[in-house]
This record gives sequence, C-alpha cells and structure tokens, in this order.
Amino acid sequence: MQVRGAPAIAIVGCLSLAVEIFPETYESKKTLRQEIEGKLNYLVSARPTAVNMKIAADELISLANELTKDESVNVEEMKQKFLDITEAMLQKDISDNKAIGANGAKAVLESAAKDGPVRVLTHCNTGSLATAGYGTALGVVRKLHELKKLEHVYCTETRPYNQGARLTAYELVHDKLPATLVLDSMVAALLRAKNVAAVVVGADRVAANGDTANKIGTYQIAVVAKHHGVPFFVAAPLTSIDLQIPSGDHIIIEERPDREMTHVGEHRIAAPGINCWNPAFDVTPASLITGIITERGVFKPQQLKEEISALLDL
Ligand SMILES: CSC[C@@H](O)[C@@H](O)C(=O)COP(=O)(O)O
Repeated sequence: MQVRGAPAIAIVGCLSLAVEIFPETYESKKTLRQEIEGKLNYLVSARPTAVNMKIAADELISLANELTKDESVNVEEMKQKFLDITEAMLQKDISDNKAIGANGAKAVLESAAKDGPVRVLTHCNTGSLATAGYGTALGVVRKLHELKKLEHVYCTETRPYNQGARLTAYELVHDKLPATLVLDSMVAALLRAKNVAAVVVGADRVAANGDTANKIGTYQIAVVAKHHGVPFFVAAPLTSIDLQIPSGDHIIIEERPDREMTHVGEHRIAAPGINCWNPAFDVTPASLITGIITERGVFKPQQLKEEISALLDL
C-alpha cells in the first residue's frame, strides 16, 4: 500500500525493476531475461484486479525475449533498452492523461444540461499520485478547471483506506481547485441537492463489454447517478482496457485485510470479534456507464471492443 493507483503501480513496478537490474552483472542475456520475467510475474500478482501491470509486463517480457534472440545486442545494451522502454512508458502515461483530460472535459461539457461551469463528483484517487502525472479522472477535473469550466468538484472519502480524503483531497487543495470532501454515504444526498452535472471515476480494468472494475463504492455511485439522471463517465488509458475478457464477471476482485475496516490508523473503531468483508474493488456494469474516456476518444461501452480493436489494428 505504498504506491496507489493502477497506472502508478505499473510504472513504479517497471521502473523499480529497471533500477534493480541496472547496476547488476549478468553472465548472459538468458539470465537477465529470466530475472526480468520472474520479477515481472511477481509484480503482476501485486494487483490482480488491475490490468495495467499485466499489459506492461507482457510488453517487457516480449521485448526481453526479442533482445535475447538478437545477436547484435549485448547484455549491457539489453539493460539499457529495458530502461529506455520503461522511461518511455512514464512519458506516455503523462501525455495519455493529458489527452484523457481534454477528451473527458469535452464529453462532460457536452453531456451537461446547462452551458457554463459544471459541478462534478469523483471517487478514490486518480490524480498525479495514482498515475505518472496529471491523472485520469482527476485529469478531466484539472482540464475543466484549466478551461474555467469547473464550478466545483466533490471527492469522496473512499472508505476504508480513505484515498479520496488523503490523496485526492491533497491534490485538489494543492492545485487550489474549488473542492469539497464528502463521505461515501452522502453521494445520493449530494446528487439530489447539489446539481452535479457528471460523475467521473478511474478504472482498474475495463472488460471488452465495458464492465469496469474500480475502487469499492464506484458501483453504488453509478447506481445512484443513474437514479438521478447524472452522466457517469469512466476515464482510463488503453492500458486499463482488457479486451481479452468478455465481461466483468471474469475480473478477480482483490480482498484486503480486515484491519483496514476495523481501525483508523492505530485506533480500533470496530467492535472486537466482528467479522469483516473487505473487497477493495467492485464492478460497475456497462449499462450504468455513459462513456469510457480514453486518450484516443470517448466510447460508448457497447462500441468499446469494436472501436478499440480497429484503433489498435487487432
Ligand atoms: C487511475 S487509478 C484507478 C484506480 O486504480 C483507482 O481509482 C483506485 O482504485 C486506486 O486504489 P488503490 O487501492 O489506492 O490503489
């Protein structure tokens, strides 16, 4: 729980492996390849719900395989290429997030019932602390602010680990955005009372049919948004989209320790002896999602598979 957010976990995982292998001496490219593959597979297991680390690992393992076969490359050059590719991932994530911000701000403004600055709600942490920089859903919020079209952003506390209160709120205060923290249990009341134009959240994994796994609580916000007729957007880079799985039923939901629920810091708040259930993520059905905002455009969940496959030439 030291690095938060699926894109940041993937990038920090790959960069830390690059830092680890760089000063080491390997007797052959084969030994280096085995080291890379073993460590990457271990890193993938750290976040089973998200797909970003898996996509990054697959890319780096096939690179390692190609370089092992390429007789014109020596061990030192192989290490350097590994480092170059991971650094490029870092840069690409930032530029992808900027594009998500621009596409998302446009989509939110187009979907809003009124012209002019809008109020939005976001959940969990999707900003610079959850990505390589700028953010996905928080990138959309940042872009609305840059365009002077953000009247207000509400962020949820995001129990039990409080990423919203701790990380998103920190970024919003840091950037001096007009923002208010609400508890997760206040979302229905908020949508009824505060004229929120749209909900924008991040994603850990988007299935081919648009079903989306994200931080626990996302699903109930989507249900409440539907009830109030508020558009519900998912903002995610293509590295969060998993066309290999047909629906959200195939997404593994990570469960975290009871202690996250029973304690706040060192202080126990739950009655000793009570059982806990602590899934860290939930799956929002595609039918509740207005649009999936990516760096390559905004897609209706039903069109996701076809349009992304065409874009990636699959
Ligand atoms: C752009 S980050 C998308 C998700 O990973 C994010 O919303 C989230 O669930 C973060 O949770 P965390 O458990 O703190 O890593």
